[in-house]
Amino acid sequence: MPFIELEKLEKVFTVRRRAGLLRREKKEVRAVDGISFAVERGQMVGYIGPNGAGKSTTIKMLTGILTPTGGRLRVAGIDPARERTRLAQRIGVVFGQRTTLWWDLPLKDSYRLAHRMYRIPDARYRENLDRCVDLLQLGDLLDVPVRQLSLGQRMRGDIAAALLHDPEVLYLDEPTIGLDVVSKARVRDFLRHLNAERGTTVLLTTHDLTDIEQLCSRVMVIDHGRLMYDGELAGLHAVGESERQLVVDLERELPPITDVPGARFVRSEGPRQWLAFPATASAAPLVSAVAARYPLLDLSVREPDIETVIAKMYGGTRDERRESLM
Ligand SMILES: Nc1ncnc2c1ncn2[C@@H]1O[C@H](COP(=O)(O)OP(=O)(O)OP(=O)(O)O)[C@@H](O)[C@H]1O
Repeated sequence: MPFIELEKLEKVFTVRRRAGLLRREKKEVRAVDGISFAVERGQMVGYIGPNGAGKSTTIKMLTGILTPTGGRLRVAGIDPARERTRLAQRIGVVFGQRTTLWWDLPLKDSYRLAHRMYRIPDARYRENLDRCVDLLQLGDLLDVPVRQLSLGQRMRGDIAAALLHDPEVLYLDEPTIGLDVVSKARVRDFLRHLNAERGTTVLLTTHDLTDIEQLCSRVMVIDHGRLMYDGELAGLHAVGESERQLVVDLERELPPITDVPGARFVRSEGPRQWLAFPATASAAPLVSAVAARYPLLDLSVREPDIETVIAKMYGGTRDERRESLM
C-alpha cells in the first residue's frame, strides 16, 4: 500500500466579495481541483508550481489542518482530517516562512516542549536530539534564544524540532528560502542523510530547482490546483525546453561570445557574459570550449528557476498543456 495516497482530492474555498454597494456575491476558488497521486514509503518527492497553484492547500490537507471538500486521502493508512492527532505522531512539518520554535526561549526549551507534547519516550528523545544536534551542528546554539538565531540556524533548529518524535514522513515547505549557499548545502546534506539512513518519506515544496535536483528522484508540478507533470526532473526540463546559463567572467570586456557550439549568447555587462544552453546538456564541454578560447577569470552555472521552466511548459491552453504532459 502506498504511504501517501490521494484520489481526486479537492478543496474548494467559497469566498464572498463585494459586488456593489450593498450586494455581495459568492465565488468559488478551486484551490485543489482533483489531484491524484501515490507516494511510496522512503521516496523524496518535489511538489512544485507557481504561486497560488495549490501547494500549501495540499500540504494542509495532508496534515489534517484543512478538510477536503472532495476526493479521498490517506497518509500511513490514516484519514488526516478525521484523525489529526494520531497522524501528528507520524508526520513532521517544516514551514520555511514560519517557525514552530518559541521566539523568546532558548532553542533547547522548544525541544523540551516537543518532548512533552509528543510524549516521546526519554531514551528516544535523547537519541534523536543528539543525532540532530550532531548532524545539524546545533551544539553551540542550544542555549541561544531563537530570536537571536540567523535564518539558516533557525531553519536547522526547526528541522530538528520536526524530527524529535521520529516521524515517518516529513513535509517541507520552502526549507531553503532565503538561506545562503553554505546553509542551503547543510540543509540538503542533512535531508539526504535522513532519507538514506532512516528511510523518511519527504515531500518538498520549493522554488529552488537545485533543491529538487539534489534531493528528489521525482517531481510533481501543479498549477491551478491540477497535476500537470509527474516524473523525473530531467523529463520536466525536456518538456519545458528549459535552459541553464553559464555566467562567464572574462579578464576584460570583449565582444559577445558567439562561437561556442551549443551555447547561445544572452547578454553582457562589462566583462561578464551570460550564455544559455539546454538544461539537459552537460556544462563541462562548454566550460572547456570557453576556457580554451577566452581569457577566463571565473564562471558559474545558473539553474533555471521553477517559474521559468513552468512558464515555458505552458505554451498552449491549460488543457492542451495537460494533455501533452500526462
Ligand atoms: N483560506 C482560503 N480561503 C480562500 N482562498 C484560499 C484560502 N487558502 C488558499 N486560497 C486560494 O487557493 C489557491 C491556492 O493557494 P495555495 O496557498 O495552496 O497556493 P500555493 O501553491 O501554496 O502558493 P504559494 O507558492 O504562493 O504559497 C489560491 O488562489 C489562494 O488564493
